[in-house]
Amino acid sequence: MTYRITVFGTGYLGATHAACMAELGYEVIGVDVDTEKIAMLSAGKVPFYEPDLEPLLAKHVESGRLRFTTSYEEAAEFGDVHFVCVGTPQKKGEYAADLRYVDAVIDNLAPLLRRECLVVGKSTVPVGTAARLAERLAELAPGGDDAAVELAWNPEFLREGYAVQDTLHPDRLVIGVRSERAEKVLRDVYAPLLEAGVPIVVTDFATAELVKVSANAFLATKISFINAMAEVCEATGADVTHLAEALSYDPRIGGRFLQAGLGFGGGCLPKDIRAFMARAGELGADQALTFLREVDAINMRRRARMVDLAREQCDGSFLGKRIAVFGAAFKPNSDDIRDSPALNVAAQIQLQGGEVTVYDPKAMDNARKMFPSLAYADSAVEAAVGAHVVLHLTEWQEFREMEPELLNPVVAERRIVDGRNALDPVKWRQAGWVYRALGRP
Ligand SMILES: NC(=O)C1=CN([C@@H]2O[C@H](COP(=O)(O)OP(=O)(O)OC[C@H]3O[C@@H](n4cnc5c(N)ncnc54)[C@H](O)[C@@H]3O)[C@@H](O)[C@H]2O)C=CC1
Ligand SMILES: O=C(O)[C@H]1O[C@H](OP(=O)(O)OP(=O)(O)OC[C@H]2O[C@@H](n3ccc(=O)[nH]c3=O)[C@H](O)[C@@H]2O)[C@H](O)[C@@H](O)[C@@H]1O
Repeated sequence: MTYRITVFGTGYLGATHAACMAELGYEVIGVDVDTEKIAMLSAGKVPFYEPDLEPLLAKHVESGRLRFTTSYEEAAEFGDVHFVCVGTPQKKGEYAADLRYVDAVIDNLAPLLRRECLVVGKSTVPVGTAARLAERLAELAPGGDDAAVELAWNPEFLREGYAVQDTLHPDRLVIGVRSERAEKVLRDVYAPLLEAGVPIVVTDFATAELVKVSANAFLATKISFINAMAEVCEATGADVTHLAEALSYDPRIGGRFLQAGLGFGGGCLPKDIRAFMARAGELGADQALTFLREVDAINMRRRARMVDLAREQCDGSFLGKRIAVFGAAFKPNSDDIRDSPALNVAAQIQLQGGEVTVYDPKAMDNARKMFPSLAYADSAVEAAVGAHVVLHLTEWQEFREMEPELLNPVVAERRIVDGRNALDPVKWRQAGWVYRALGRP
């Protein structure tokens, strides 16, 4: 059977999922409450930067296989499988996740479900959410003769910047189900991936939810581990990049996610480890996750250390000094600035009196909206004009490959702090620059 698919929430996850489901051959409707977003998507335009997504989305919008709407009624009538991809941000002033958007989808969709269908959660949620939503769905969905409405949980592991690739060629699929029927529907939907050899883990709701947050907790821990080593390297004059390289040859450790620097940011790792701690506390298992507090603290200390290093390069005070910041996105190949370490550092330096000018290849519009008081330049060279120090905070290819000679004529002083350990110190020093980095001499 071929299924008709809907996707609720058309942000970084949902828009990608919708376009990729169309690519797998399904008819798809994407649903969002943001009318501007829906208008753009309906015109085949992606409202954010994600490599490879726009051509894929435009192709399927043009063919009519992929549509977008704000109408829950239209989606409810259309869909056999409804994916829930709305945001689960950190609550203000708390560690816990804000589940109001996920709840709203179920509350608004359930009463409209008059035909057999499967509602599949993809958003990242605290363990126990799926069981609660399943109850809510059963309560609110009209019970007709042929209305068999069920819930499943299918967490997502894609990385921004590689979202299309990761969705079409995932490392694994994880599905939390309560019936053979739900398992069969999801196995059918993902048949093209399963046939290509993607492993699948079929489990219960709670385990499926936990796989997601434990994966992100592990990744965050790996980054904070190497950043803790960077702190020790700084204390002894050792080089964390050599240390990480040496560790990486041990296949039990592996080299990925051992890039020391300014640490992790974004819309997921920071809020997910905090929500995980909050949930463990509610379950009386908070002791199990106390190490995540340290993971978070190590991560936040890197930002403070970056500000200190920058201040040192400004002879002890930012007052009257110009600081060029290269990078605003939380990582390269994305325009996402949620909890961006780069902008956090830029804002702290401005608060301490520095004149900060930011340049990013893709995240300028988002950065301007969120940090309107920072100054922005149209190019790296323009940002560096008159700079007493250049801070390299997001490792875009453009910065990694930059020739220092390009900046030589414009900067006030040749000083650079590499917050991502991604520049070649030899090249910069040979061009007459003072090169400093986190975790290296
Ligand atoms: N961004 C990523 O790389 C990944 C995100 N996730 C998880 O996926 C979820 C979504 O994340 P993002 O896509 O990054 O968030 P996002 O903020 O980019 O997108 C969320 C979308 O949901 C829409 N929305 C809010 N309320 C709605 C409602 N009642 N009905 C329909 N649409 C509604 C918003 O307007 C927005 O467009 C989160 O739980 C996140 O942790 C999981 C894996 C990867
Ligand atoms: O749940 C999510 O939303 C996603 O969160 C992360 O994906 P993402 O946030 O897109 O980006 P990552 O590539 O994981 O990078 C996260 C942060 O860690 C930093 N990082 C990454 C790797 C590293 O070695 N060092 C390091 O500081 C990056 O600069 C970035 O700020 C996970 O990698 C995805 O598997 C997951 O699906």
